[in-house]
Amino acid sequence: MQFDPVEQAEIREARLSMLTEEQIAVYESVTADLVAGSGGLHFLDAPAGTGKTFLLEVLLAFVRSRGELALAVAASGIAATLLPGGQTAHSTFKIPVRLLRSNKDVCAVGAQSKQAEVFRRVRLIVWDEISMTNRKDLESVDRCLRDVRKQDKPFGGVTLVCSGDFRQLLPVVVNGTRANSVMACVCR
Ligand SMILES: Nc1ncnc2c1ncn2[C@@H]1O[C@H](COP(=O)(O)OP(=O)(O)OP(=O)(O)O)[C@@H](O)[C@H]1O
Repeated sequence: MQFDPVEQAEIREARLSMLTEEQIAVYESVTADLVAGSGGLHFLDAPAGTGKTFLLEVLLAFVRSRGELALAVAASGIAATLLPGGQTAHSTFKIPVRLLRSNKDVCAVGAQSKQAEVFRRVRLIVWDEISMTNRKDLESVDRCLRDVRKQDKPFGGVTLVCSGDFRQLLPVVVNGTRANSVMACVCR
């Protein structure tokens, strides 16, 4: 999906003036990594309605206003629709759909594919509903990005912002107990 940098700059400026102090602190930390090109992992854990999605939208607009590529993903289709250009993580990263995940699962992205080219260009990934994401899926994406981008750094050196609320839903584990869901979480 193409975004008009001028329009994105307008969105960024309009929203920037509305950010709370806490949102500004996160915005500054993430954009510092983006400007430095240093990668970086950021984790946003806050209760429902505190403005996580609002902040993700500003971060996406920041990158897109620079004419650069930012991907927005979420664990569910519904949450993905709330992010501009959002898609499910499974669709974007071609994460294998399995009932039993393994440490060796790989994303179905060929080195010469269009998606691999997107992964080589991407500067920012925002991943919403991270509390519902199975950690093995996140690990598959980490392996895929390191491989495609030929950089042995977390997520191949892409700046990643995970956002979620562990007071809400945890990953679904088929026939699993609550303990299994907790074990499947990105954060235990
Ligand atoms: N700084 C802000 N200025 C104005 N409105 C804001 C700001 N931050 C958030 N909002 C508004 O507050 C409401 C809730 O914000 P948002 O949906 O981003 O929360 P959330 O933390 O993502 O919630 P959930 O965890 O349920 O997805 C939205 O209507 C959003 O537009």
